[in-house]
Amino acid sequence: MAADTSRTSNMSGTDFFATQKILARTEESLHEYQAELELQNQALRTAQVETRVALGRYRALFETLPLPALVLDAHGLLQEANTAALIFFGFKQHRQAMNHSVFRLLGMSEDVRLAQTLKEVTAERQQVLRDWVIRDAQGIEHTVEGHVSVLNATFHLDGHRLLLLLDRSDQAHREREGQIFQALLDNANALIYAFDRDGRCVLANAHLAKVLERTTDKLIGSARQEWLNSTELQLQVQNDHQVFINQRPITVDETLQLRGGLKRHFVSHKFPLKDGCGRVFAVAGISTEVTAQRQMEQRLQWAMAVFNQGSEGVLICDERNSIVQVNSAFQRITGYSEDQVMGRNPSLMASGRHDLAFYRQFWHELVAYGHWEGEIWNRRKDGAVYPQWLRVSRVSKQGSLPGSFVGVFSDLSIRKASEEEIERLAFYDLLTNTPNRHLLRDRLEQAIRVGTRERTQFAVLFLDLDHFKEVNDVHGHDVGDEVLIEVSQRLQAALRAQDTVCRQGGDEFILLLCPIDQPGAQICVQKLLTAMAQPFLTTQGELKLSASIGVAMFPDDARSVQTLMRNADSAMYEAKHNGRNNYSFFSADMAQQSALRVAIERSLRSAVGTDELTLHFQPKLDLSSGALLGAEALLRWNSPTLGIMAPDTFIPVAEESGLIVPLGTWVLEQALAQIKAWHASGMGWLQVSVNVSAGQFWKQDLPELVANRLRASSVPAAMLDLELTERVAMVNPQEGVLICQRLKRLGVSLSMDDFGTGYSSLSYLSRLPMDVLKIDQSFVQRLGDDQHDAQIVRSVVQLAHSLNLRTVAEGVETTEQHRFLQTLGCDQGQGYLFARPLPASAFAQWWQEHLARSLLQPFS
Ligand SMILES: Nc1nc2c(ncn2[C@@H]2O[C@@H]3COP(=O)(O)O[C@H]4[C@@H](O)[C@H](n5cnc6c(=O)[nH]c(N)nc65)O[C@@H]4COP(=O)(O)O[C@H]3[C@H]2O)c(=O)[nH]1
Repeated sequence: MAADTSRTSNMSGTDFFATQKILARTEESLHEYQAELELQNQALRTAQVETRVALGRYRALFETLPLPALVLDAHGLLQEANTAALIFFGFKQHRQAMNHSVFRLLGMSEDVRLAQTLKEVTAERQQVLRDWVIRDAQGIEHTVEGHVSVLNATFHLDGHRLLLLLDRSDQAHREREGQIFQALLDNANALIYAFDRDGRCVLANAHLAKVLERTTDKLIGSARQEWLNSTELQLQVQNDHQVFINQRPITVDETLQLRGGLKRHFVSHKFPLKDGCGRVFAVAGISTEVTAQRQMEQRLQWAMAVFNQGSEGVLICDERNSIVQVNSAFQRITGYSEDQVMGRNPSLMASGRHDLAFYRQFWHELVAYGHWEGEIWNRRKDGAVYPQWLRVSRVSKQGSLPGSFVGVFSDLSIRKASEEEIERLAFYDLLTNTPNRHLLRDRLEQAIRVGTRERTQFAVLFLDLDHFKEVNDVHGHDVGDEVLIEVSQRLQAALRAQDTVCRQGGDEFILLLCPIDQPGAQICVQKLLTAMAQPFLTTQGELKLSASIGVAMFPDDARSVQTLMRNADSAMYEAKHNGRNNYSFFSADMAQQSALRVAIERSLRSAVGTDELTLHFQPKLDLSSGALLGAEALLRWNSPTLGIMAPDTFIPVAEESGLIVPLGTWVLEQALAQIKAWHASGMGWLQVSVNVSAGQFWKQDLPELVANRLRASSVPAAMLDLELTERVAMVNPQEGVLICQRLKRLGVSLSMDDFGTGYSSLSYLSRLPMDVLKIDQSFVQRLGDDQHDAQIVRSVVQLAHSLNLRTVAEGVETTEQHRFLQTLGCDQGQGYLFARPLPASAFAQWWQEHLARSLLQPFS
C-alpha cells in the first residue's frame, strides 16, 4: 500500500485523481472482495460446521448401527469398525482393530468368496454374501449375510469397502426347523395331520397321502368324510370334538378301512393346536399303525382261548424249570391256582410214586430228544394222587427269547376209573363183585398154561345153592341178593387169595382152586359146604341153606376150559341128584351122561315136527264115580339114534337148550288136534291137560299162543287144561299171576302140577287163578306107609277146597292108595291103577272099554 502511495506523489493530478479513482474502485473492489471473501469464509465455516455435524452424524450412525460394520481397504485391512463389530470380534479398543485383516477375522473357509466379493463389488452394484457362517469372539457360530458396498469420495475413503454383517441365525434356525419339521413329516411312518373346526384338513403328511392314495395338496382343505366310512367318521369327529372342548391331548384307538381294503388299526395321539392367543384352531393327530399288533393280539386272544378252554392242562416252565404260565384246565385238574404255582418248580406236584431213576430217564429224554411222553402220577392240591398222561416238549432258545418247557397233560383218573368200571362191568359180576365167566375163562386158560408147563394140578368147582329159588320166591329178590353176596364172601374167605370165585349167574358159582391136588380139593370142598351150612343173617331173619358142589380136576378129568367146565357141571348134577348138600368129583360115568345130554339136544333139535315124537294120554278119573274127566297128554320120543327116551331125560335138556318152546307148541297143537279128532269121531269132548314148562311160560307170550291155537283148532277153551308146576309161576310171582289171569280169561283150565314139592308162598298161590291142584305122586305113593305124608295130602286137599280148587292125585298105583285118597277127600286120580299113558288110538279104545265097564259095573 505504501509503495502505491509514493507512486501517487510523483504523478499528475489527473493521474492522481485517476489513480485515486482507481484506488477507490480498487478499494471498493477489495471491500467487495473482502465482503465476498467474508461471505465465502462464512459459507466455508458453515460448510465446515455442517460437514463436522454430518460426519458426527454419520459417525454416530455408523457407531450405533445394531449390526457389525467394517470399513476395509482394498486389501481387506480394517480401517473402521463400529462398536457392534468391535464387540462381535472381541476388540477392546478401536485402535486394536485397525489394519487387522478381515480374512483372519472371518476364518479361512470364506477367504475365496470374500476376496472375490471385495474385488467384484462396484459403487453401482452392492454384493451380498449369503449363508455365511462365521464365529464371533466367543466362538459362537452365526449365520450372516455380508453386504459389501463401495464407499464414495464423500467420505474421503475412495475405494474402501463397507462390510455390513446381518445376523440371519434366527431365520436360518427357523428355516432349519422348518426343514426338519418337513423332513419329519415326510419321513414319518405315522399319519400326521390336523383338522380345523370345520373338519377341513390343514396338515397332512406324505404317509397319510400315500395311505389315502391322494396328494398332500389335494388333502389340504378337504373334509375327511371323503375317505372315511360313517362309523369311522363319527368316532374321529367325536375324538376331535373332545380335544377341542377339553383342550387336552387324548390317545385313542381308531380304524381306517378304505373301500374293499383291509381294516387298518391305529393308535392316535390327538392334541390341540393353539394360536398366539391360546385359542384352539385345529386338532392335530399322530396315528401310528398297529394293525399287525392288533392281528397279533387277536391271534394271541384266540391262542389264549384255546390255551384256556382246552380240557388238557398246560404248564410252561422257564429254563430254570420254574412255572411261568398255566392254563385254566391246569388249575381245574391240579386244584392249584395260578398264583400258587407261579415261579415254583413242578416238583411241588410230585406224588412220590416215581423213583429217582424215573425222573432221570425223564430228563435224559427231554434233554436228548426234546420230548417226553408218558403216564405220570402226580398229587393234586388236596393231596389226592392221580395219573396224568403228560407230553413235555423243550422249546429251544430263540434269539433273545429264552428256552422253555411246555407240558400238556390230561387227567387219566376219570378214564382209568371208566376203564376200571368197564372192566368191572365186563369181567365182574355186578351183584357180588366177583369175576364173571369171561374173566374166569381167562384165568382158566392161564391156569391150564401154567399147569401144563409146570405139571401142576388144579380144580374147577361148580357150586349151586340148593333150593335158592325158594329164598327169592318167599323172601323176595332183595333177600336173595343179600344171600348171594354173603355166599360169595364166605366162598372167598374159605379159599386162598390166588383162587378165583366166579358167580356164573343165578345161584351158580364156579371156583378155580389153583394149584391143588384131589385130596386138597376134597378138604376145600368140605370147608365150603361147612361155610354154606352156617345160617345166613338177612334183613328178613335167619336163613338156612346148603349147596351142591361138582369138582373136575386138571389134567386128569379134562385139559380144556370147555371140558373142565362141562365135567364140573356134570359132577354138580350128580351131587344134586345124590340128595343135595353134597359134593361129587367127576367120573367117567358122568362124562357119559354129559355126552348123552349133548347127544339128546342134538337129536331132539331135528326130531321136532317128525314122527319120532308122539303124544300119549293118561286118563284122569273121578275117584268116587270112576267117571273119565280128562286125560293128560304126555310126550314120547322114539329116537332112531338114542332109542326111546323118557320125558324126565329129554324134557330137562329141552328146557336148558330152549328147545322146549317149539316142542311145547307142537304138543299143544297135537293135543288140540286130538281133542278135535275124538270129538269128530263121536266120542264127545274130553278135556286134555298139557304140561307147560318154565321156558314156555316165560320165553314167549303164552296166552297169545294158546288163544291163537284154540282159534285155529276151533276147540272150546274149556277142553284145554294147562298144567304148570308151582315153580313155574313162582319164578316171578307178580308177573306169573298176570299171565295166569290172561290164560284164565281165555276160558282154559289151569292145574298146579307136582304140588307139595316146591316151596310156594301161599299168599301168591291164593292169587293164582287155578282150578286144580295135582298132588305129587311121591306123597301118593307113600300113603299108608307114612302118616306124615297122609297128613300132608289131607292138608293139601283141605287147602285146595278152601281155595275152591279140585284135587287130582298123581301116580295112583294101588287100590289102597285109591281108597285112602277117597277118605282124604281127594277129588280125582291118575295112575297106573287106572291106566298107563296110552297112544291116542289105544286111549280111544280104553275110553270105549271104560265107558262100557262103567255101564256094566259101578266104580268102587
Ligand atoms: N311111577 C308112576 N308114574 C306114573 C303113574 N302114573 C303116571 N305116571 C307118570 O307120572 C308122570 C306124570 O307127569 P308129570 O308129573 O307131569 O311129569 C312129566 C312132565 O313133567 C314131563 N312131561 C311129559 N310130557 C311133557 C310135555 O309134553 N311137556 C312138558 N313140558 N313136560 C312133559 O315129564 C314128566 C314125566 O313124564 P312121564 O315119564 O310121562 O311120567 C308121567 C307119567 O307117566 C304111576 O302110577 N306111577
